[in-house]
Amino acid sequence: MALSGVRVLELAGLAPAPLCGMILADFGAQVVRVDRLSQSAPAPDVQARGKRSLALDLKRPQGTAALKRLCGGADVLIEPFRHGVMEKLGLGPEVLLQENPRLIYARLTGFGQTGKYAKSAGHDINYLALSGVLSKLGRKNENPYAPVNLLADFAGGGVVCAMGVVIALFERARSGKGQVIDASMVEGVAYLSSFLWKSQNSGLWSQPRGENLLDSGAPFYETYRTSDGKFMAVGALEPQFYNQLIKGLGLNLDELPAQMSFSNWPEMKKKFASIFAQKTQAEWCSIFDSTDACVTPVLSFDDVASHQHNKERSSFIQNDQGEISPRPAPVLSRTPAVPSCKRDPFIGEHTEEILLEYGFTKQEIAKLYSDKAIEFKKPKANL
Ligand SMILES: C[C@H](CCC[C@@H](C)[C@H]1CC[C@H]2[C@@H]3[C@H](O)C[C@@H]4C[C@H](O)CC[C@]4(C)[C@H]3C[C@H](O)[C@]12C)C(=O)SCCNC(=O)CCNC(=O)[C@H](O)C(C)(C)COP(=O)(O)OP(=O)(O)OC[C@H]1O[C@@H](n2cnc3c(N)ncnc32)[C@H](O)[C@@H]1OP(=O)(O)O
Repeated sequence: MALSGVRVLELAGLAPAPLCGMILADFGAQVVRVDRLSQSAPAPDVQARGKRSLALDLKRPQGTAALKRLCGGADVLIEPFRHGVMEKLGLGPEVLLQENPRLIYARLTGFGQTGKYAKSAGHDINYLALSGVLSKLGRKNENPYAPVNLLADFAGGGVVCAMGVVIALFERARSGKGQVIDASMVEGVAYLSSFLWKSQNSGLWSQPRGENLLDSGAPFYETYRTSDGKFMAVGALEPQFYNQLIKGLGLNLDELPAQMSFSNWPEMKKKFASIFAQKTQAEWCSIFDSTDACVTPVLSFDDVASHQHNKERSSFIQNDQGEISPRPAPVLSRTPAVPSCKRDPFIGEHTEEILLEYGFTKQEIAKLYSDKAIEFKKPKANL
């Protein structure tokens, strides 16, 4: 796999850092999640595919010393705490990069390492708000709306940080040097929104929120309820595709207002809604599948893996526990990701084997254990 041989230490965090670690593991990196001690098993990290767990107490000097040593043998450290936490532990970048100048020290935070909010708590919705993106999301006359915690936490956070790690690894191959990555989710999600910024003068966003082409203002870029309570998604932007939408709905283009007539959009939405409500989702699929009308079913998590298209591409995978999840993307032709099918690790399940791998002796491990700096947890036989 593309990242095989890359050793990653991921300090356990809430949601974005675990995704970053999982992406790297899916593409072949050896990812060790460093967990706190005495937590309930299984771990709160639900994005642990392909990772192993080492339970290490960073509040004990023996624990911080052990992490320092582990970082000496690692390529990447993913750190998910607010600014100042690692410095307080004596594990800031200056210290760790001095020990290992090849280390890529990825700091994944909401607000970044500097600035007024650097030390403040926050979550996805706060980062999205501060990036300006949240102000663009939501329907007409409604409050801004954050789409789950997908945008800042995962797209602007976990994915952008993983990209930073891969870029830094690429650069390190030339320079031999590691570096610090300051991955702020505010900036990550703002960067993702570059299209919105760069298209501001195009007129695409000249109306208030929820009244524009791509933000649920247009009737031909919308979702519609079907007679069986499901939904269809319509994205018929270009005139040639819009014509096919109109045909599929059984309407006559000549009897309708122009596609881009803003003032007619509310009335057209009502018309489309009443037509979509007359057939089931399956009936609409049989009308629109194999056309260029840009109309697709809104699939539920129950239906998505069995949809013919997704099945044909094996877009969803099943692990040994029967859990279904999306397969890693994108697909690389020679060195594709090979996601692990094993169950997620229990906290501390791999403490001993990881420490041995990183060069600790059995005696040193026993000492760390008696100092209460590490924990081992063996899964029960029936798990
Ligand atoms: C919207 C998402 C969040 C989604 C997550 C939700 C799914 C879950 C969040 C809360 C959960 C619920 C809750 O726990 C209560 C129930 C518990 C029950 O078990 C289950 C049901 C629950 C209802 C449960 C359900 C769900 O799991 C939840 C709802 C996000 O936006 S995630 C993005 C968050 N932001 C970031 O990651 C940015 C960077 N990080 C931060 O800003 C801060 O870390 C953060 C997130 C604000 C948290 O601040 P906190 O004060 O807690 O931590 P830090 O200041 O970073 O410091 C960490 C301290 O921990 C020490 N430490 C770390 N590792 C170790 C170790 N191995 N050993 C010892 N100590 C360690 C570290 O030294 C720091 O100590 P100090 O505070 O003393 O410096």
